[in-house]
Amino acid sequence: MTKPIINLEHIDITFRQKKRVIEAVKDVSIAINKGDIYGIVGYSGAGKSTLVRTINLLQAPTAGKITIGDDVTFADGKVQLKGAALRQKRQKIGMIFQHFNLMAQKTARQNVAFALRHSKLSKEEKDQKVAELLELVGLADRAENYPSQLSGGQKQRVAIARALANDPEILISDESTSALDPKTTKQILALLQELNQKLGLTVVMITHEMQIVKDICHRVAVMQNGHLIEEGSVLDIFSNPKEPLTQEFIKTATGIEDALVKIEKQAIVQNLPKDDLLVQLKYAGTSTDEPILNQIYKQFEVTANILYGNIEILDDTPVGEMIVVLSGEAFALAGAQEAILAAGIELTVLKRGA
Ligand SMILES: Nc1ncnc2c1ncn2[C@@H]1O[C@H](COP(=O)(O)OP(=O)(O)OP(=O)(O)O)[C@@H](O)[C@H]1O
Repeated sequence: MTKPIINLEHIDITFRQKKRVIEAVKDVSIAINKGDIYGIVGYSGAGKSTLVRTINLLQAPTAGKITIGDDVTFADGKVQLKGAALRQKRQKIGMIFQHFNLMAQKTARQNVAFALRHSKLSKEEKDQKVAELLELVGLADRAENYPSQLSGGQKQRVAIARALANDPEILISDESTSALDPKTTKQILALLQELNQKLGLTVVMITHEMQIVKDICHRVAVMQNGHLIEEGSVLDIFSNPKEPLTQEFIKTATGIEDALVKIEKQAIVQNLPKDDLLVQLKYAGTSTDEPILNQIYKQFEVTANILYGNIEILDDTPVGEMIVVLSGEAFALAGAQEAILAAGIELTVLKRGA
């Protein structure tokens, strides 16, 4: 097994305010492998930001153990690195935020250069490095612009360049696309994916949007009320979500929820003929290639009227969902359902014709 670059073990984070005790994170363990894009999803207040702030020790846990790379950074109730060692470790962890956090009085170039103020590089090397970073994020021609002269997407690119200034191994993105429109969001996600592949950067993505997880993450953890409730590869989580909250998040990302509302209003579904079945089919991987609907027609003379279909490619694996009306003789319908299940396809009967 590969050794994780980030290992959070049994992390508790409790805030005490006068009479109130807020348990923001409760016994969360997460291991993130080098080179992964790892999503952490959950609604506002679930504890995502508080948890990831422990990775660079902006937030010390109340209890638990943190290992970053080869170093234990937190254990036995205290931070294990001091002074220069802690600063160095923090420099290897870049962070970007929803509201960019750029300095308004400094140009794009100066904002990036600011991150190199403690670097040992010479003035020329720093200038060169800043130019390379702006080039890397596609902003070479905007170096002398102030944040107010840049679009949201461009501001986030400056923030990404700044976060990469000290050659971090880890980049934490805390809702970095939440303030951007859908097209700009896609562009920033594509940039993060490119940096992940080109630089081998490990990316931790906090988000409340499952669509983002689906687009670029390899693994995902779902948080609710301070707990980690489900964790796994994006393929596993999307093809077989176990917890109700995970299922809810996934529905918003696949569009099936909206489709179902529309489908239920269609005449064919409202007046479903006797014995006909309205079914939802879900498949992942090889079963997608099975011409199963063809097979049930040939074998059982059961026809399938496709009302909705959606196929996603997750981690190179097709994952699909369909809503179909199956029509045929009662005994043939039973056989067709068995054949579908035997092909490894999940089948849920949504309605039976009465
Ligand atoms: N410094 C603090 N003092 C007291 N309570 C805090 C502090 N920081 C966070 N909390 C509380 O911890 C809980 C988790 O907050 P957190 O910001 O981690 O959630 P989140 O999932 O990241 O949500 P959001 O996306 O809205 O930031 C919340 O109830 C929040 O009010």
